[in-house]
This record gives sequence, C-alpha cells and structure tokens, in this order.
Amino acid sequence: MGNYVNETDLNLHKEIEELKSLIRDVPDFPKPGIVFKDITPLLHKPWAFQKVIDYIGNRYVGLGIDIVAGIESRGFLLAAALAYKIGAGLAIIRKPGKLPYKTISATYTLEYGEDKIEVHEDAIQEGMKVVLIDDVLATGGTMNAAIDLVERLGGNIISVDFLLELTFLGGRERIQKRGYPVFSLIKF
Ligand SMILES: O=P(O)(O)OC[C@H]1O[C@H](OP(=O)(O)OP(=O)(O)O)[C@H](O)[C@@H]1O
Ligand SMILES: Nc1ncnc2[nH]cnc12
Repeated sequence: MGNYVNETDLNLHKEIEELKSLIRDVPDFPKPGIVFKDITPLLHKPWAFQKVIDYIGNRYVGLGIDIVAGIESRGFLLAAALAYKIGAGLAIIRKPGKLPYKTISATYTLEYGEDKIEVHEDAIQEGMKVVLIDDVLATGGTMNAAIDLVERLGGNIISVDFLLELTFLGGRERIQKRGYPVFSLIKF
C-alpha cells in the first residue's frame, strides 16, 4: 500500500507533467554547455500560466502575505501575477542601475556568469511577511543574494518559490541551509 496514489494526487501529477512538457530545452544558450530551460511555451498557453499561478497562489490563502518579491526579469512575470492573485504588494529586485530611488545591493555568481541585484531600501518594512519568487532555481546564487537583500530590510521570509528547479545543481540545499522552505512546481 506504500505506493498507493489517490485520484487527486494522480490528477495533480498528470497536470504537473503536462506543464513540464511545455518547458523547452535550448542547448548551448546563452553559452556552450548550458541547456537553457525556456519557459515561453508554457507562458504562451493561457491555461498553463493560470494553473501555475493558481497552484502557487493557493498555498498562501489566509496567510496574510504582505509582499511578493520577484527577481528580474523572468521572476517578474510570476511575481506580478502572484501578488495580484493573493492580494499582496509587489517588490521588484532588479539588475544594477535600473531602480531610481535609494537601493541596497548584493552580488552573486550564476550558472553562466556573475551579476548583481538591487532593491529599493523602502520596498519591504521590518517584519513584513514576504514570499520570494523566481522562474528557475539552478545553483541558487541569485535567490541567495535576493534573500540577503530581504533579510537586510528585515522581511520575514515565509517561502522561497520557483516555477522550476534543476535539482542536480543543489540550489535547494543552499537555501534550506539558511532555514527557509523551498517550493518548486516542476523538477528536472
Ligand atoms: O539559481 P541560479 O544559478 O542563480 O540561476 C537562476 C537565475 O538565472 C536566471 O536569471 P538570469 O540572470 O539569466 O536573468 P533573466 O531572468 O533576466 O533571464 C533565472 O531567471 C534565475 O533568476
Ligand atoms: N539552465 C538554465 N535555464 C534557464 N534559466 C537558468 N538560470 C540558470 N540556469 C538556467
């Protein structure tokens, strides 16, 4: 009976597999040796994008989340829709030099390079309940830096969410080590 899966679980599993089939592999982008996970085919399907936001958003019903914080640029697509769905504010964590007001910043290394992210110093207030979201969890470097920023502003991180996770790169462990729950809808 250990392997018993009820009908609801089975349907959910099928739906996630369907969403997964809409992620396109693009070899050698943006550099040789990287297999880029392209989420645009999923975004092109209205039902698929809605399902993604519903699955993630339904986790937060009644939790009183104050802010959804999204990371430029693909993370914005999810963060904006999620904030709207759950009735939270939206904080945008951007690449350097894009934000007009006073910022704090953090640097990090990526699967394919090095970068820096910034957030407005008044984007999150002390004690606010924050959900962080991005499209892809690879090495976890980007999200790790985003967590630094939210922590420095005094945000209370409730969950760290992703549309998809490249499990073999160990990003999940890196974030969990800091004491935060990690959720990803699709795993490779
Ligand atoms: O877990 P990591 O190894 O840090 O990698 C994941 C990050 O890499 C991608 O962003 P990218 O910097 O390519 O920016 P984009 O969203 O503007 O394409 C992706 O959107 C994540 O933010
Ligand atoms: N392989 C990959 N595909 C898409 N986005 C990424 N971000 C980091 N690694 C990635």
